[in-house]
Amino acid sequence: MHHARPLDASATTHWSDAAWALRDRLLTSPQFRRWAEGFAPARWVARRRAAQLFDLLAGFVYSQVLLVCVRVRLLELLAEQGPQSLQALAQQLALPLPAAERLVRAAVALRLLEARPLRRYGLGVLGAPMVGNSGLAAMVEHHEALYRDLTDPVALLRRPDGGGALADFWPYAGAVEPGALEAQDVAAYSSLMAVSQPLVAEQVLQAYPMRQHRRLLDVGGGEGVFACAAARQAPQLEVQVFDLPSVVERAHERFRRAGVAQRCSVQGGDFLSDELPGGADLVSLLRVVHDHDDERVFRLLAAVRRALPVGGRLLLAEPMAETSGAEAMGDAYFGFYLLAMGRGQARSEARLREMLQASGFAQVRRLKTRMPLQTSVLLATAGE
Ligand SMILES: C[S@@+](CC[C@H](N)C(=O)[O-])C[C@H]1O[C@@H](n2cnc3c(N)ncnc32)[C@H](O)[C@@H]1O
Repeated sequence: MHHARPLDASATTHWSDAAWALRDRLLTSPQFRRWAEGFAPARWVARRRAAQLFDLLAGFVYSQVLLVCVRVRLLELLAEQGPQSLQALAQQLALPLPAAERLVRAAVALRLLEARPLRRYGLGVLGAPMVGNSGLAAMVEHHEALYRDLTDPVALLRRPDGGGALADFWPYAGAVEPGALEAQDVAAYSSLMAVSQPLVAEQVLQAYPMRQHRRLLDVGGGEGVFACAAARQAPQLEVQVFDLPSVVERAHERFRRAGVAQRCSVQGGDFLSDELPGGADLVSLLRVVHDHDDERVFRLLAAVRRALPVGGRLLLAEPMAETSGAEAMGDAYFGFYLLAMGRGQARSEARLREMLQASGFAQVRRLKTRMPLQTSVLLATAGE
């Protein structure tokens, strides 16, 4: 793994090998499995492991059930009209009754829906939070491109330098000159980022209110959703968004509608080759660093450091690898997502700290976020 210590190629054995080999023999042995299933104290572990393994096998199917619910707007329908019978749902979704029943039963089993009295169905505990959350729905929809690339995951791992449906969706990842991307190249990903950014903005602004800052530079700030939220939270704050020219173009109208156009501005450019504008005492990088490999991240962090005065702050917010309780999100989900995108990796807090410190930042602190699965935040101070 990129952030693990380099493997010592000369070391081929370790004192603990025999113990691990014994454990592997036990867990792979059918006799041991039968014994564990039959022995009450071990049975719950065996059952839990079997269920976890089954979920790994079936995960794609569950994702597709969620996709159907989003596509036919089943959750919205139940939120608007309240619990419905199968017949009513079949009619409204234009599905044959047996198909509607199959979908509803699957969604109930996945807790997206719930059975209600009088043989009706309502929102389940996992379906209810999806309602009205266009960011989540758009995220679900765009996975179609990822799943196309994952049809042959071995080929994806062997693919030398990207190219695929998800790489087309995120053209800056593979572009030699990202600054030259045009409006039609960035429209799809930029809208997805704009609808999903409120979720991230909320987490970051809760973790770090910006009242003590004068000027924020949001690098890779997209269409300015975070800029608007920050400006609304901190009435003294001026905000500048730096992003590719064809992306920041899309921010002006948003600033005007949010009533923050007086304090918010944009600058278009390529953060890998252009200097970042100076004058800010706070820079933010939201969901930006994980898109790039180390060499580019070091270039970006150096540009951020040059743009800040000594003592200026950097907020780095994104989902991080090795997040406690969400380990699969970092190394499994983002590991393969970013592989399909063609560039980047989810990094652990420890690895990001190292990179920040090597780039002239000191006092790196992790700020508490309410939903670390979705966003973790590091706050760093520009050193001498
Ligand atoms: C994953 S999006 C995140 C957008 C936003 N910060 C958010 O959280 O919604 C990454 C952003 O970085 C921008 N970006 C990528 N490469 C860039 C580059 N070389 N120069 C400037 N912006 C770049 C993209 O246009 C995009 O808006």
